[in-house]
Amino acid sequence: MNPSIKKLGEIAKKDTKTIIGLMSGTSLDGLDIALCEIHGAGPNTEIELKEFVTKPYTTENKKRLSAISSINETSMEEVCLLHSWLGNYHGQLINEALRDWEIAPSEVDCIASHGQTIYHLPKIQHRQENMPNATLQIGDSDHIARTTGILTIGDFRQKHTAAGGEGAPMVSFVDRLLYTHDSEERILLNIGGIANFTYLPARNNSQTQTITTDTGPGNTLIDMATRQYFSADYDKDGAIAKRGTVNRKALNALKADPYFKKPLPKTTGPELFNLKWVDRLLFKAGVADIKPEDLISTLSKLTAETIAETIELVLEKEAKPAVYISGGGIHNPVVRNWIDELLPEYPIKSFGEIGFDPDAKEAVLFAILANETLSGKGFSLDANDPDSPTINFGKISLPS
Ligand SMILES: Nc1ncnc2c1ncn2[C@@H]1O[C@H](COP(=O)(O)OP(=O)(O)OP(=O)(O)O)[C@@H](O)[C@H]1O
Ligand SMILES: CC(=O)N[C@H]1[C@@H]2OC[C@@H](O2)[C@@H](O)[C@@H]1O[C@H](C)C(=O)O
Repeated sequence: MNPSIKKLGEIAKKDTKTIIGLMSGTSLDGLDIALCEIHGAGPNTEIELKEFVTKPYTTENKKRLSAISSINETSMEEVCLLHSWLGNYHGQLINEALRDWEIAPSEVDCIASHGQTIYHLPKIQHRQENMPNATLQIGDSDHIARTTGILTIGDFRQKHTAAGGEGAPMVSFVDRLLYTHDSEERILLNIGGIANFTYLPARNNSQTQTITTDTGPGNTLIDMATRQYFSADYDKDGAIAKRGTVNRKALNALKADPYFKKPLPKTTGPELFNLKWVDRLLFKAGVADIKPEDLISTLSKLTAETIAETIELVLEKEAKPAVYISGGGIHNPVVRNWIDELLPEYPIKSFGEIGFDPDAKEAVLFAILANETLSGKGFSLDANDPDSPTINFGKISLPS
């Protein structure tokens, strides 16, 4: 037997594994690295987050990545180059983190890498009847495995599209596995570049179905507008939004986009939600002359209202679930307060109360998906359909 396959088998048999989960999200702020100790698999999975860091991208690297992310026209040369380069770069950032934590690569069983989404194209976006849902992540896992010497599993979204899904949100598989509660109804809301949530009915509630969906923009439009008009990466602590005023006419023009009326579940990305989209709709509505701080305020309100309205759409019922928030948006007090105001009957809490550091949630998600691929039984594609196929996510890259 190939010794690398033998080692893979030995890792898969371990009761407790050390897995590094990686996420590089739409905000392009850097690489989230979560060192996890994962015990068991399936419903018996137990997770301990040992270390977490976001290794920020240099300004130059950020620029290069954002120039090919969600952009309709780029060069094949750049995509080809960055696919290999990013895998290598991520490998170097992991090596750096391991040195900082004084952990030898040999102590890590596996790396679970999301890569960088450079284009996300569900059917609702491309609208070509005979073409599948499609999504593309770069940062090749063979390069990570070679740079670190650690077994790497990557490219998690393809199996989902291959099975008919949109390739996102993947978080629901783990939310269901780890955070379904016996009696508490829960919504796990992540406010990253794009916002999404999973509704988890309590186990004692057999009536209701699990639902998972993107809601629309999270931080992405706020970040883009802050970069454009205030030369800063994001609206730190919502300071600019606080100075501005929401322009209702502009907000209504943005909310009139058909995406917000499309049936659930649905996914999206900055291919749709970008500054060109904002400019076009504001121009059409005759509010293109909006003051920059009012625009930031309006975009923050757009995030809060579309999150709240999508949640309300799903949950037209008496008992209001507890909402546990994760993702960078949790640090924006303006968005946070508006969500509180818009959902007054829902107890709104930090994901930290039932899990771990809310900034680490997506990176940990990929560690758990990898653990399941190695040692579990896989995930049911549709939690609400007992006959739906079981699938395992990710491709395996051996270091040798
Ligand atoms: N102090 C803060 N004030 C306001 N916003 C903040 C603050 N800290 C973080 N953010 C927001 O969080 C963003 C980063 O969030 P996160 O890391 O969850 O995004 P991501 O992982 O790239 O997104 P996605 O989930 O879409 O992949 C920043 O770009 C910024 O918009
Ligand atoms: C295609 C893609 O990269 N989607 C991301 C993005 O960032 C947030 C939201 O849009 C979410 O649907 C997804 O990531 C998380 C980790 C997910 O799949 O659950």
